[in-house]
Amino acid sequence: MDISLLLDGLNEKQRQAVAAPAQNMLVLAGAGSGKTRVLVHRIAYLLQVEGVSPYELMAVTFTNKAAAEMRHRVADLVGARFQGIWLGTFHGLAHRLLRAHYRDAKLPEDFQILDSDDQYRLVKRIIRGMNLDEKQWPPKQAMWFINGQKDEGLRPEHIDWSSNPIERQLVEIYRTYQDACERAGLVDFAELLLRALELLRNNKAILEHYQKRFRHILVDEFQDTNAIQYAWLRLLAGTSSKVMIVGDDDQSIYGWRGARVENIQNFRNDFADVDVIRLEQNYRSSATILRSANELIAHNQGRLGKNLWTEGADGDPISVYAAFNEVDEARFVVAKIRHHLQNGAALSECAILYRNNAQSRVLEEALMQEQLAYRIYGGVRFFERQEVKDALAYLRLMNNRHDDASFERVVNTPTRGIGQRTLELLRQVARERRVSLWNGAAQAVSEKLLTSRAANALQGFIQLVDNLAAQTSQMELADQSDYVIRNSGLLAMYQNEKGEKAEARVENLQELVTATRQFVPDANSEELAPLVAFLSHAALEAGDNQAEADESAVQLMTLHSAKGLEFPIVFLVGMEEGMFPSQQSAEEAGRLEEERRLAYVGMTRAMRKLYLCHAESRRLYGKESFHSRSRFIRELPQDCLEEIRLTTQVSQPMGGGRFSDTATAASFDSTGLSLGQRVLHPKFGEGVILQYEGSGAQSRVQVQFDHSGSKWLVVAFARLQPL
Ligand SMILES: Nc1ncnc2c1ncn2[C@@H]1O[C@H](COP(=O)(O)OP(=O)(O)OP(=O)(O)O)[C@@H](O)[C@H]1O
Ligand SMILES: [Mg+2]
Repeated sequence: MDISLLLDGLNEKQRQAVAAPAQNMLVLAGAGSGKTRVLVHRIAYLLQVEGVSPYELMAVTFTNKAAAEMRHRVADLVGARFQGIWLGTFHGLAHRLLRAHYRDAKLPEDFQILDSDDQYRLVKRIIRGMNLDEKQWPPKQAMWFINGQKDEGLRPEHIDWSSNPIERQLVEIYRTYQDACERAGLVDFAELLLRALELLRNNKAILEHYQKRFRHILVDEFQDTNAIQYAWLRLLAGTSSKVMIVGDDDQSIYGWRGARVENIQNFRNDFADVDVIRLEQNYRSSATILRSANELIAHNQGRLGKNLWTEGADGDPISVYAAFNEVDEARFVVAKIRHHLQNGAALSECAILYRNNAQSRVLEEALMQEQLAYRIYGGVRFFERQEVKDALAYLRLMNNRHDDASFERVVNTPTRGIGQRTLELLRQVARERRVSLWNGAAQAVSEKLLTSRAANALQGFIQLVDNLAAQTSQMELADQSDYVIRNSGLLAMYQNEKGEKAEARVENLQELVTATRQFVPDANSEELAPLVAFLSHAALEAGDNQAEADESAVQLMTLHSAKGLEFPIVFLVGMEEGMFPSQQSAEEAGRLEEERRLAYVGMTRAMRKLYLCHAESRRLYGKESFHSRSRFIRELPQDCLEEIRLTTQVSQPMGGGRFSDTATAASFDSTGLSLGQRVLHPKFGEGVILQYEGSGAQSRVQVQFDHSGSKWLVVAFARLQPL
């Protein structure tokens, strides 16, 4: 094949990296400068030009999605010739090694992978089995301890606990857990990496085989590797493999999970004769977007430093929209997507990025209402999330005791001592008598078909559901769901868990209450009881509307999962102090810088058009809060930004058409105020009116104050003086 095809679409620096002789290389470059492209072309070059066999190549990326994408791109360049390459995530490749050498890794042939939910349950059982108090030794913490040790490459016998009795106990839990995994042939995620490392360390023959085999190892997104992944790489590379790593210290966003950006520096010291290549031309974003992102990240200290430029045109300014609240924000996003569709954009060219998974719900609903297909990456749709389904199951059961699926889902959630055997018996009773599980349970209890322990537990459950139904029958839907989440034990159960995932679950439960509060039945379900209407709404949403794999759809994802991707049109939502940067990170310099890198990652996903949205009030996790606009917006060059304001007066809050791109001076009847007018407020000083909504005593205005930010004020109370 023609080499020029491999090198044509590359600049001088990129070509140098792609066509370099066999050597260790570090490609250190900012977002959108073609790092991944270089990596892909390098693979193709090695295969096509250097005659390296696919069998001699290993390529590592960060997510399964990125791996699939890379495989696709290599295939585009070299066709079927790439088959046989070891290409995947660190976890995926470690798994492959362990499967190939299960005996030497001392694993049974059919070893199973324990996902983090399974791992949690096992750790919990271990703690109970050791007769420890779960309150004192929360399983989630023990699990984090175990995984943290494994990530550092440590087994129980390596840990020095002599000065710390708490650690001593945790090490004991780790040891017991490890024994249980060994006996059952189970491997958790952290174990995959550690086990594979030990396999190579302890088996000289295997190690030498792979060291010889992999003449080239290539790693994308290197800034997010952790200690054990780095150790793995060093071992596997040995002294003869050539390693190419590509990365960007400004995009290191997994420090909270043990990633070590210092690995970039370590690489230069630990590997021989590393050639450092810097790419500085950005091909992804408009000059405006790029300049803004550069200026944002310049606020961080201690960067390796780089200078990104583009030949591209300035393009559109970055639009900043100050939403009234999160619903308004979602409506704005959807309206803008519609606008871009009308101008010829495809749905899949639009991406909405947010800080936390729980933020997706309002966006999902707005998209759904407008019947725009969407897809969520790296997360489960709101109404399909485990904890949300748990809560819905209680509500369903209260509404209909004979809903067997819901019964099964929560009869032992939270755990109340109803085991598989009891459940099996109930199923049998229900089957034979052709009754629901609920009735079967009641009958089994009254006919004493169960052990007294199981009967008591079941009786307790039946009473719980009856009580929840009775106690909430007069309540409004939102209070009802709030009551159920609290009193079913679900909230407490998730609160007692530790870790990111558990926190997210608690947040999602609270978010469910918000969803019920905002719920307005559509015309088809107006007649129904609110609970029933809501439950069907949730069921429909869960089942439908997620775009088919090949259907064009708006892309929704967290900023973390957007790493490495690019989209023509990007919306960053929730750009508020306290949301992004999050409250905790704003107080700690190190974490704040990681948040800023995350914002940098988000902005640099955009090719043509970037929107930054923030809401002045936001109802999230069940409570309403007021936030000022994120410092990350304030840190951008103001001449690259354009504020979006409304023109029209509407009487319905949140009605369509509230916004448009320019402010005009339409006057509001009776208030004497008009859009664009300058006003004086006794406390906030001078400002200009941006938006107006409502009427009469309800009317409110949004004022951008010169020195106090923008605020929504009720006209009747605000004592605004026209200037
Ligand atoms: N020399 C080039 N000519 C034209 N387009 C290019 C060139 N190099 C890269 N691109 C394009 O620029 C975009 C960004 O490239 P790529 O995704 O490889 O960047 P990256 O450095 O990996 O970004 P990130 O840091 O976000 O992972 C892609 O659309 C890519 O095809
Ligand atoms: Mg990349």
